Amino acid sequence: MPYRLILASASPARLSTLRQAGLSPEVIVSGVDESQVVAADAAELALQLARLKAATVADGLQDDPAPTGLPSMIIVGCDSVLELDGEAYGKPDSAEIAVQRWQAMRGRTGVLHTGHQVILDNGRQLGRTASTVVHFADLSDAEITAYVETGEPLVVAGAFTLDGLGGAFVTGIEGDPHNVVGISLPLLREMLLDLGIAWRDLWSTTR
Ligand SMILES: Nc1nc2c(ncn2[C@@H]2O[C@H](COP(=O)(O)OP(=O)(O)OP(=O)(O)O)[C@@H](O)[C@H]2O)c(=O)[nH]1
Repeated sequence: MPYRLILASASPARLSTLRQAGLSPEVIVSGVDESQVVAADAAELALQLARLKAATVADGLQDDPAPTGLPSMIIVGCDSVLELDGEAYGKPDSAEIAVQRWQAMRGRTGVLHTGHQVILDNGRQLGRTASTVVHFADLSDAEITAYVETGEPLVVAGAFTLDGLGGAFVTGIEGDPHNVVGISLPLLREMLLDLGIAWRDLWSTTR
């Protein structure tokens, strides 16, 4: 059953993660103002933002519901935040803030939460958050300065990457690694299964 899979995200890491897993998503960026959303905790914030992104893209498509009730289109929205000391952190707003974040993170442990919202064109939808514990190396001030100067911390949630320059600064994780990069493949598989869609049916036939 060929599905139209839409990734409601500008994240290059989410797109490459899905492609490496054999999927061929279209990208439609939601462009939502993330500052408008507040939530009780970091995990809920990530989920609410994922929901807003997926719903915004779904509204823009406004396709008629699948007449047979069987879905033909799958929209996936995600949002990632780092929880540290009970606070939720997205992308740092400046290099100075990125330095402050790392001075607080180094040698400590945070939780990277990624909210996932899946909306089908037959009206069904599911939202869940995956959380991965992340242990950070005890960076020196010079390392923090050098890392922030690369610019990488400024464009990623939590001011770090697992699969980029930041990889040297993550000493370990507990949970799904892809969730840290921005989209949890095992969680997405489970959500689609619960929505009646088999993961293998999303593998691109043009592999
Ligand atoms: N490559 C990589 N990217 C990461 C990592 N951690 C977080 N990110 C990225 O940081 C960004 C988090 O910001 P979000 O607001 O969730 O997503 P975005 O990139 O702004 O894109 P939208 O979904 O359109 O809002 C995403 O692009 C994540 O893929 C990581 O370990 N590796």
